[in-house]
Amino acid sequence: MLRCEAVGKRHGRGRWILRDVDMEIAAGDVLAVVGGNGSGKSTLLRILVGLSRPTSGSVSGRPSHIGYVPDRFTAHDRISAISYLTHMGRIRGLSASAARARGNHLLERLSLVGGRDAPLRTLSKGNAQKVALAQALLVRPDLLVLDEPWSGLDTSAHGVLSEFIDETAAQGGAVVFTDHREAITETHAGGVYVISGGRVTLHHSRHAGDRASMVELVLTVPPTGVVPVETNWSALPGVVDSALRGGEVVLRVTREHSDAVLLTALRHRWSVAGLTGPVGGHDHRFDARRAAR
Ligand SMILES: Nc1ncnc2c1ncn2[C@@H]1O[C@H](COP(=O)(O)OP(=O)(O)OP(=O)(O)O)[C@@H](O)[C@H]1O
Repeated sequence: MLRCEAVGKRHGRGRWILRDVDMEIAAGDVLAVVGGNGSGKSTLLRILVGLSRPTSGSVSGRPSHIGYVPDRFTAHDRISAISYLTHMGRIRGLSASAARARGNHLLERLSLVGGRDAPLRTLSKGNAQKVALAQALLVRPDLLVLDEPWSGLDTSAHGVLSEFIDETAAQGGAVVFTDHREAITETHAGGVYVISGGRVTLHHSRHAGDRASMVELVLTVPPTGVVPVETNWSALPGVVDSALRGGEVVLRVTREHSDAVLLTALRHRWSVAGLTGPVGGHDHRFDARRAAR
């Protein structure tokens, strides 16, 4: 278990960005860190992964395989995405062929557009973000730390990112991410830490079964061949993820809004290929004792 005890951080003689932070992150946890701009979210994540040393307090139990996606992935390199991932995979102990295969697999799942063989510096922000995500997942992480991972990603990649988070947690890895959107944090995280005035407090914990109140809706072009109306799924209330999979649109929707979303889909001439619920899989464990501290 990764444990922060009374962690504080300041740069030089500047203000304290973090003070007295106590946090525990166990295998399988999915935790969100929220707070305003400049509140210290990235600072906290950098301390968790070991890139930044706390000024006071201690961090213990950091696992050996950490996947980290920084808030800014600066890709000035001439190296191609796939060569970069191959190098990174080799640094993490994979053979060149295994690293290349894993890199290709991850980029395929993320639908990297713009070419895996194009120089990194020519990639758009969103595509560079996909490469950043792929490098964090080359070797299954025990701890996956994601700094605003949804920013810049297109809708189809949103669903894949959610799958990565679920898969990592289901395989016993812990996930910590930041985001500004409440809906995303509430849906994905088993616990939400809020940073304000340098203090970090556990604000929200999932009640068992919350996640089970999601339904998955699979939409397709009707057998009649009528072309459906293009729909901005993420803009509809209750739609937490939308992804394109083999010509089908897969939506994850809160149970509360699923009827309305289904109605919109039918009105827009989409055909329902599948409807499952509840979805979510693993149970995000939450230790009430921690909330009480
Ligand atoms: N190397 C540094 N030297 C001095 N101050 C720094 C340094 N790095 C970060 N800060 C300051 O620490 C504070 C917290 O920054 P941080 O990037 O952690 O915030 P954040 O919550 O991630 O913000 P955002 O939502 O805008 O990404 C900011 O006021 C920032 O200016």
